[in-house]
Amino acid sequence: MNTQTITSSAQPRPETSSFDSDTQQLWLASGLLLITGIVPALFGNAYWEHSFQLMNIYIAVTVLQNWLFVDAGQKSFGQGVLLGLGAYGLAVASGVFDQPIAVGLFWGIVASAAGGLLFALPALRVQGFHLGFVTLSAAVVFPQLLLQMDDLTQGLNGISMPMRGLSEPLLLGVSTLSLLCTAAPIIALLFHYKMRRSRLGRRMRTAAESPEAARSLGIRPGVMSSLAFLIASVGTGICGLLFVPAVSFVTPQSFLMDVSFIFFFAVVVGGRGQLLGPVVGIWAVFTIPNILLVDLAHYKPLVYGFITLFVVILFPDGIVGTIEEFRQKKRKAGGGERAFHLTALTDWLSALPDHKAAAEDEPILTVRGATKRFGSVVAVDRVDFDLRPGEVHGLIGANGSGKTSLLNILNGFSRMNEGSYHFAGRDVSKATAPAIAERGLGRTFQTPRVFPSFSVWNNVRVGLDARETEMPAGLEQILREMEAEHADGMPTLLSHGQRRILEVVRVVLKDSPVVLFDEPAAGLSGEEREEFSKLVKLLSRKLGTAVVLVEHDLELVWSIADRITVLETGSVIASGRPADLVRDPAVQHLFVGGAHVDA
Ligand SMILES: Nc1ncnc2c1ncn2[C@@H]1O[C@H](COP(=O)(O)OP(=O)(O)OP(=O)(O)O)[C@@H](O)[C@H]1O
Repeated sequence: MNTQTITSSAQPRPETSSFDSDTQQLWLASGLLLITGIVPALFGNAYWEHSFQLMNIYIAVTVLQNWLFVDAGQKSFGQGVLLGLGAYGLAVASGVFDQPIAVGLFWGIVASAAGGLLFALPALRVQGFHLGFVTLSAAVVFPQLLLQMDDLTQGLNGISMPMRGLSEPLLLGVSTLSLLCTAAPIIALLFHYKMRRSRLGRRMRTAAESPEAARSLGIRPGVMSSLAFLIASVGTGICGLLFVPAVSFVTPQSFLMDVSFIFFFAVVVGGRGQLLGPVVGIWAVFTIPNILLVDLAHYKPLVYGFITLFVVILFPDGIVGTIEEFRQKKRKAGGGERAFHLTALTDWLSALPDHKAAAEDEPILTVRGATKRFGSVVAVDRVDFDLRPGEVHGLIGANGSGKTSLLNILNGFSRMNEGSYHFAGRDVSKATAPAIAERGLGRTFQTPRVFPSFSVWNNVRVGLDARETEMPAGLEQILREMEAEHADGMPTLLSHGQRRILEVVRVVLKDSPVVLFDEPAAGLSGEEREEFSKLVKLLSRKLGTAVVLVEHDLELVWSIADRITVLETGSVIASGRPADLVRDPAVQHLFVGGAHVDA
């Protein structure tokens, strides 16, 4: 693949790292957890054995909070509630109602899953810090609720559940409980690591970073956030099950609001998104007030707050995040970024046989009488629009003439007030954007949607994740080369034009029969513009892709479109072949003006 290095004097700082040191951090964190989980027991130090059991349970919860917070973008401040639900589920079932432990474990998981689903409900409607406030309220109310429901929870007296068998030495003085408490954070870390590299993990993150782009790729952000809450809640609930034998006794005091604070602060102090972060974060946030400054037990929330403030001022990316940032800068100093080129894709497409048009040239997409109003503004006014397989359809018009509004109707972002829309043989007038994307529609945006925390390669790979067709062998080789070249590239270092190309590559890899390009040529260099125009022609000729091209660059539209529709104040004023349109006085008057366009 053809590459060149681009340099930019004003390179923005990446918002977060691409986490390419995950593997090292996973090994280091697992090693530290093994040592701290086992060594105190080997030396018979019961105090530190117990302390690390608790810390390791907290680290496991923090790992899940870190994943939920950064990778799934769900700001929860109430993870202590889910820990408590797991613990109380077990303690109430087995400690109060004398059910077998297996039944208690079951109820612990059910309780935390139910709590997670309750958290997920507001996540469907509110995001960011609004969601944080809702979950924080749950953290405030939870201990009160435990006190109120004293028939079940035995109120302030708490429930005693020693489970001594688990604390008996099993191997070299190490108890089953210590082993379980050590395994929990390691398993949580492995989950985080694997999830980050999975299709589901990338789709969750895409939904978190750009819900709009996610929906255009067939991802349902609401489903993703609910699923993320459910997974994190069940995991946290399992930690709650371990919490019971670790403390032998559960009381509402164990789940006061500051427990939820610990997990959140530990994520921030350790470094958001860093795999090693929860280990370092819990050590800092938990050890200082609970072990080193034990006399200040009454001021715990204050101490947590001070530690967090102190660390955030000194290390804005958290302890591990700051070290990682420094390491990356050193490694990449002077490296620059590799530019994206479309030549590998166009070379591959050129070698393919021409697409055989279907016997009947039926439109794949038909819109009739589409009207979209925003208050008194009629953005799209009774528009009829057809698109046939393999057709490149230019959509032009002055600023504000309704082009993007029509595209938004086509991909399901926006619902028509009147009219009908059929796509691939179905009435999709009321379908959602993810449903339309799944039926085979891809789009790019006026402002390219690039996910800053993904590497350049993963930004492209999101398109592959949405692909529902088989991968041709020739393309696989190109992708391998692309991966090798862009695996650790930061998208924030790409120029505007390069971001556009990245988005174009992503939508091409999704392999949709219909692609909508919204002003794709804006900001492209002359060479990139040529590459893009070649790509569009090849997509239509070789793959039979139908393209809608919204573009102000009329020369480009005239050179590649098979048909052009002209919009003015939301209405179609002309539609036809470029050669015919160029002679239309209304069109000449409106757009050609001084610009030279050859039919
Ligand atoms: N969400 C919205 N709320 C209110 N008015 C809107 C909204 N979206 C678009 N409009 C209005 O609808 C009309 C059409 O806008 P639209 O963005 O579709 O035009 P456009 O042809 O894509 O313009 P441009 O070339 O500048 O992107 C404009 O008058 C615009 O102000």
